[in-house]
Amino acid sequence: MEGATDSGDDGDHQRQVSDDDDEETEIEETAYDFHDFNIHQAVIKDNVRNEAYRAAILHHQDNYIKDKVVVDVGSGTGILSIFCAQAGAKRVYAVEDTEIALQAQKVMEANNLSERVIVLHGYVEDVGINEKVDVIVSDWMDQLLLYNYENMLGSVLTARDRLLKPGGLIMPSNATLYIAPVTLPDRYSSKIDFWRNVYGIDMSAMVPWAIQDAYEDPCVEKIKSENLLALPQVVKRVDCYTINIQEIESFKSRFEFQCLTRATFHGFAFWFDVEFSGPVTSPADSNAPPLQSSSNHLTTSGQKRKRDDPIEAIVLSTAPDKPPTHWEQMVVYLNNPIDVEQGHRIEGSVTLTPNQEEDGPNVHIRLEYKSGHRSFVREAVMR
Ligand SMILES: C[S@@+](CC[C@H](N)C(=O)[O-])C[C@H]1O[C@@H](n2cnc3c(N)ncnc32)[C@H](O)[C@@H]1O
Repeated sequence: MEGATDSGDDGDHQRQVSDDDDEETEIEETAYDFHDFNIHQAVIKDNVRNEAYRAAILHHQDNYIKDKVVVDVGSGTGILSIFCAQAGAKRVYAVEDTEIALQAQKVMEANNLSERVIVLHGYVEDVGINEKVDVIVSDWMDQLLLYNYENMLGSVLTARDRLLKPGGLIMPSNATLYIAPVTLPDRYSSKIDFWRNVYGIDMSAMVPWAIQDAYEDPCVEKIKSENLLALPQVVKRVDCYTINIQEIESFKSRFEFQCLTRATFHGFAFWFDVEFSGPVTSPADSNAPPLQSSSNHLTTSGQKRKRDDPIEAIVLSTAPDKPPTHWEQMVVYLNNPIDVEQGHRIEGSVTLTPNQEEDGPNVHIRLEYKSGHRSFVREAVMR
């Protein structure tokens, strides 16, 4: 599966130096996966993400990274691998399953890093890394945190179990998925509500279609803190040092919101944050205080495990009140918005179930909720 260091069959559109040093060969343009390109462009342009990873790598430089061996799971163009090399890593395995690995190899060469950053083209589950590593770094998160289309968290956990030395570092170390009810009057009215009154005709029957057409369902949206109807609640916490993949196969999480204001409830929003703490150095201490946030990031309440850097944890948050990231937030709109008063309770549960289907993987989202005396079920599929 390895092959990025072998530049013999580039399927891309760029110049390649042939074996004969004097001769340059123009490689013909071939089909290129622009879906992949757009993902890489989006992540590379996301300064909030990049800065959080870089800050975390520098934070752990002395204790974990300098002179150590790192594996970058899903290295893409290789930026996280390069941050680790710049922080003094002895060797970095940059593992990438798509052809972007070929570009990453050229990025390493252009930056004189190909000695220390070994680009491996293949799945981390398959490539041959014949040594244990001190650090795993990966950007595996999706809008619903756990289930991106490649199940990358599963790949990170496989790398952890096969390759990480005891006491090694995982970046990020923890992740939390949140949910909150939202009010989005302008967007809801211009895209959906107008069907309820078309020249005085009730066309509400079209609303479910409009929801799926106007937005992908669920949809990635930029929301602001003023759109939040209630304080967010945790859907799932993940400790990358300890979690098993079975624990996230499907799960149900209960919520109970108390509305902070009078408004119309249009849907549920999801977002996540990740934290970059060191491995556990002492047994879980149920009395340990929560880790405090660094500036600009959410406090991760309820963190109970004691880590080796107890005061400041670097947190990358995609919350609505934080600097925007390419993830934005994920919204599931309601078919029927509900007017709520301050103090109104919305309670229920969310169930997330990943599926493997013929047209690819997806995540089934089931929201069951009660508002006043009425109960509702809203289902959506994220592909
Ligand atoms: C969100 S991109 C992150 C790219 C890169 N880490 C960065 O920071 O720019 C995730 C990458 O992981 C790759 N990937 C996903 N699962 C993988 C696996 N099991 N083994 C190797 N690469 C994988 C994908 O092809 C994709 O390029």
